[in-house]
Amino acid sequence: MDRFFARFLQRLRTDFQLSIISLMGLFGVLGISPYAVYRLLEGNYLVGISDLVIVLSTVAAVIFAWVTGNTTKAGLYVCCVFTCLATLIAINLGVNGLFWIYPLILFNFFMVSPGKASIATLLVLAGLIGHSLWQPGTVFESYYQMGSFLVTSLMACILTLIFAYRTQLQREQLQVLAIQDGLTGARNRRAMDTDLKIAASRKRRHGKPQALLVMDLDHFKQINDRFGHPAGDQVLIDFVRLIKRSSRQEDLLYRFGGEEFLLLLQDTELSGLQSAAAQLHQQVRSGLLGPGGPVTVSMGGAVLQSCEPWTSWLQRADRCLYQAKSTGRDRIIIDTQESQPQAHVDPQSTPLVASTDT
Ligand SMILES: Nc1nc2c(ncn2[C@@H]2O[C@H](COP(=O)(O)OP(=O)(O)OP(=O)(O)O)[C@@H](O)[C@H]2O)c(=O)[nH]1
Repeated sequence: MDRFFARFLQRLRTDFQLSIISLMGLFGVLGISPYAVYRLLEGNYLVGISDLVIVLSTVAAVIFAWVTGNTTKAGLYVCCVFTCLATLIAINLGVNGLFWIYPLILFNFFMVSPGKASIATLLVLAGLIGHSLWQPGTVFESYYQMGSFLVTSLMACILTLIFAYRTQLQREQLQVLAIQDGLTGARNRRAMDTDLKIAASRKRRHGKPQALLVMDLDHFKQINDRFGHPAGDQVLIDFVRLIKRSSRQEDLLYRFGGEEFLLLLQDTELSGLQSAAAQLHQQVRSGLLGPGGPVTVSMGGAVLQSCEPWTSWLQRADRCLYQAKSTGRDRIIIDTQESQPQAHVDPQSTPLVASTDT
């Protein structure tokens, strides 16, 4: 029970959209249910049933979001239902129903993207104004009241739109910062762990070959010691730029230590890894120039075995890198064990090493 509750809280904490939908669901049920009952008792069945549909739709959307994790669809659904029914209620109730349009405007900006929420608001306003022009006196008591409502609701919409755009932009920036290395722009250690786990699961589920290359700049400390930290930083930046330029667009580059990098090559077999490594190694040799001359790199690579945990895959590549370093640097060593379906992999086994002295 405790674990269930802890997971429940964890999901609420980490999934912003889910927590908003749940909160709105709670407000919807507590805030609108009494009105549904009141309207039904009063005999206003159109409004009563509309309120009831709103409450039931909210509950359904919250359950859908929790079960499937698809908060986008759930949000879009409640946005459509609320927008249509709130307009219908406002047309039926007149001024008393208009009060609900303001929270609806805010609500939609929480549920869907700022663009969609603006469209929903404009549709509500068009519906209400159109209806009151068609049948004067039904929604608004006077043109003055209609004008005031139009201006204030548009102001609420524009201000919320600005706020929503700012928040969305900041959230996107934070998401990038959370997975990016500040100096080089490569992905960071946290992203690497997540992506390697996903790569291992892609291999297990779909049999897609996965390869990785661990790279470590040679004698990097000397650059720092002789030319200073900023010069070392520049070499790291240049290295990342060069690797990104020379690898495929779908390959993902991570910085996971001071001068240690990892390239994840998805859908890549051993032969692909070998040729990519040889090409990148050559590019670094000819294209990476530090303040004291050319900078070289040592590389270790491995292809993911069937059913192998990602940690052991990384360890095998790391062992190859260690061998490349200890046998003289500026070289590539790739574990040539081919992936064998259902083969049991002993993480302690010594890799079959193919040294590609370039
Ligand atoms: N400029 C700079 N240096 C860094 C950064 N992070 C780590 N370092 C330095 O990287 C150096 C790594 O040194 P070592 O681990 O001895 O590696 P190395 O000198 O390249 O030697 P080998 O790897 O054995 O060839 C250390 O001097 C760290 O201070 C960074 O962000 N910027």
